[in-house]
Amino acid sequence: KPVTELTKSAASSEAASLRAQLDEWRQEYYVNDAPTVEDHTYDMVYQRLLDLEAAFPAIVTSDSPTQQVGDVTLPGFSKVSHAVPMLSMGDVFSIEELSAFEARTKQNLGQSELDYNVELKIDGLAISLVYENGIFVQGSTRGDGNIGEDITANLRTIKSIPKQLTEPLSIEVRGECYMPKAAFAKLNERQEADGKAPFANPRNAAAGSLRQLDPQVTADRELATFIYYTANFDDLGVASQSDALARYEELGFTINPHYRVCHNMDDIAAYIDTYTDQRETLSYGIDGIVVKVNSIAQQDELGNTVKVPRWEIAYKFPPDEQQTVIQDIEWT
Ligand SMILES: NC(=O)c1cnc(OC2CCCC2)nc1N
Repeated sequence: KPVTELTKSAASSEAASLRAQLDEWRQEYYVNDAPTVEDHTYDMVYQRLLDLEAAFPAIVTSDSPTQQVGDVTLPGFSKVSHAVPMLSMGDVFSIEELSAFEARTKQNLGQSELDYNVELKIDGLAISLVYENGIFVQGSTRGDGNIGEDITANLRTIKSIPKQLTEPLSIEVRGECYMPKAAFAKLNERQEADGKAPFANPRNAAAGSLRQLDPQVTADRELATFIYYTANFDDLGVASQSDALARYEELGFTINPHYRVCHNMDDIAAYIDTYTDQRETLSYGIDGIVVKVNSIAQQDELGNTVKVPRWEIAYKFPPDEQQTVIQDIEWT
């Protein structure tokens, strides 16, 4: 039923059962790296909870999934507290919602025109990398956004993560760690040959491979990274997200080359069409595109909500039929 037709108590009890369901799915996804439902299913139930809580603010609970960033930290890893919280992203599922994001952002900034940096949304897991005087000293998972797992030893085995930068900067960068599709296929063949359960998709395989206590296991998994963020823009000497990506590459990081500065929603829609078509040809999984206000000064002006930046949004692709087919195959 539309939330507007519900009584507060009906909304409250529906929200409670949705939270229980989402918590069960989060445990599977973030702790076991073995979800039993498609991302799309999770997203839709999550969106329903957001709608209920928006219609009845009094029913929001502090432990609601809507009030916290996803991942859970595993025992066995030492903890890292992130100097700047690692936020997740708000999601939209249509161009109309994307246009609403644009209107809201223009209004917040009092601007009639805005430049965006549009990027592929890599389907991996967020990592943080800390460098002191250009030397890689610590790497971690996002965790709950404030506290993550120290996976430095595992990250040292990944070729695309530089041990030393081309400049002696002390900086923290963030990006996505992912498993290329070819490595994923090979890994599941090996899993099958060893009589082990296959991984559901490359994202879970990457998460399972990174959150290993034995770095040698990680080393064998052929993981890769794309860097896309830093909390210390002042150290980079850049004024926009697109310039920041070029700087990350100069420093020795791998960035995803398919980013594009867009000046309006038509440009963004064209980008979405392009990569909706090209999605299957990419050597890694993507589950949408990310639209960011390009100017760092404007990002700072917009700030963040309790959980997500106001200056960016993730447009999620509809569920990947091909992926669903893979899920249905009986893995003997
Ligand atoms: N999965 C991705 O490809 C991706 C994820 N996150 C971001 O941006 C961060 C910056 C601050 C909060 C989100 N960009 C991306 N391209």
